[in-house]
Amino acid sequence: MTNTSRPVVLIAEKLAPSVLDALGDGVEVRHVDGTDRAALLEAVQDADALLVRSATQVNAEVFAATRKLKVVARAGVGLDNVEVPAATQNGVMVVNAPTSNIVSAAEHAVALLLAVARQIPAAHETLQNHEWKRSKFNGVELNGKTVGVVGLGKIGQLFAQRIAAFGVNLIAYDPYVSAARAAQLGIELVSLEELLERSDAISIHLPKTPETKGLIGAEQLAKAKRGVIIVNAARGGLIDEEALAEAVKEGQVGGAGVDVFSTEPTTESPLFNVPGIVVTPHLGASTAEAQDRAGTDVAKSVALALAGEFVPDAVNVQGGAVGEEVRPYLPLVQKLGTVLSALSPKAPTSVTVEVRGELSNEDVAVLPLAALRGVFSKVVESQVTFVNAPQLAEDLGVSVEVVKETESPNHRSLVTVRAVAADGTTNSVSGTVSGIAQVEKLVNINGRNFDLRAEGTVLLLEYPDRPGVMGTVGTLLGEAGVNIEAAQISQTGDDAVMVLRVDRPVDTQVLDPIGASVGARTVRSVDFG
Ligand SMILES: NC(=O)C1=CN([C@@H]2O[C@H](COP(=O)(O)OP(=O)(O)OC[C@H]3O[C@@H](n4cnc5c(N)ncnc54)[C@H](O)[C@@H]3O)[C@@H](O)[C@H]2O)C=CC1
Ligand SMILES: O=C(O)C(=O)COP(=O)(O)O
Repeated sequence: MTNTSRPVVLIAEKLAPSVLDALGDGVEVRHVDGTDRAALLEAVQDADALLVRSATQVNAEVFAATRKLKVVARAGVGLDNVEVPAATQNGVMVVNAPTSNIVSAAEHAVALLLAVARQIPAAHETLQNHEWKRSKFNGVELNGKTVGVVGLGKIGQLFAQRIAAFGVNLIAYDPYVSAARAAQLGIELVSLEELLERSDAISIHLPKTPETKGLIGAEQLAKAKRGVIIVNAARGGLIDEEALAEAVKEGQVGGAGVDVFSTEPTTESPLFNVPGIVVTPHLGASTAEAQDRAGTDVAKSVALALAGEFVPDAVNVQGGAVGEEVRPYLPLVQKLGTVLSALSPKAPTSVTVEVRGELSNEDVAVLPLAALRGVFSKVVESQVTFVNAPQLAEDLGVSVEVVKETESPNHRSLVTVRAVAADGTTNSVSGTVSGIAQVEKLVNINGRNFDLRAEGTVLLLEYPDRPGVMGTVGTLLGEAGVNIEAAQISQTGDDAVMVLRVDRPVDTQVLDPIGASVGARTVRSVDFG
């Protein structure tokens, strides 16, 4: 029997079996062929999470078809098949598995380079055809040669470390890497032009971006050292395929190893059937180890994302890494924001998150996102997530700031969220996370002290103080079948605020008459869920 209340995880490409174990029974797993557009658009409607590799194009059309999608997880590195801005606009988190397959990809680049240098596939083929043609295959040695790495990121560095064992000189082109870092790795940083002129072999390890697409075309190949070997195990389209095929045919390029193509999947390419070019069908990440890691890494991220928690591998969430000390405050601060949205349901003009005490020593850049999720909970119809909260704030003209104070007289750490409305009205709510059990507590609302667990449903009544109000409210709630779990009153002069934690949500048809019967100025209900 299908349990429809479990989140639906839609797997759109072949992933390692480990992904299912890592996802566990808490989710319903469905499968679709991500390259079958119609099937994908249909299946994604009910998905809470979508898992892909490189073959599924996740663009605005896909996001438009979703109803409750929270996360797109790319079980691998490159995100050129996922339209991240469209995901952000829809409040959908995008995660990848940035280190899962980097060793496999680097090893594949080494394998391609050696296969080209020693013409292994072509020689293999002759023997398959029962021909012994030793004299046809004369390779080149790597020892003493100059190898150029284009893109000295994670995979580029792993490739460089491995190929260094062959006794080569290493140079690299990467305008975003410091010369000091390169020197640490024993690599000389040079311009692309110089790399082309000096390299006997070049391996490309760039992401595909508007800047890198077509980086190497006919002009660049013409500038390269005659007989250079070129390897591309990064992305199709970084090198012009026609130009590369021509350059190999003419002998300007000595050979090429290519794992990735501008259109995939493909069975046609100018790079096929050219002597000297070795091709593989995007196999860089296709090892047992890389696939296991990619599967388990994204499964962990999906579980966190579905639980509404912060995900370290998310690529479209501001705020950076979240420390152990900060993590328990994320749900609390969202709740403080939810109280503010109950006190003043319209979007404020500014939100300030004030962090006091021990927590102020931590990186708390993520806390405003949590606050905004709560503050906007009644303002916008669409889901408010860590992903789209900053964009919503910008769209609604809400300024956001964080203030830190080391002093906190009454609590180890205290967070206050303050919202100023367009008419200048200010509301503030403070909370803390208390004890080893990490109990989330509301400790101050608009300057009045309380001490109440921030959970379930909380009712707030502001009324002229007089005897018997508590009794009346309790009786009327009781008649409506609502049980009071905790109650506190704060009095100042003739004024009082009553805060009640009750055992179920209370709708306005019940609440408004209760407020009227005690002459309450305001009656609010906050559901923490
Ligand atoms: N064949 C396969 O199966 C696999 C392919 N890949 C591809 O490899 C790419 C690189 O992966 P990582 O090394 O993990 O990424 P990374 O982000 O660690 O490194 C990319 C490097 O490229 C550099 N870069 C960016 N724009 C540049 C430009 N215009 N000119 C020169 N350098 C530039 C960056 O500064 C960075 O150092 C991925 O984006 C993916 O497309 C990744 C895994 C497997
Ligand atoms: O991780 C990457 O960027 C890759 O290119 C691997 O792609 P794949 O997951 O094998 O479709």
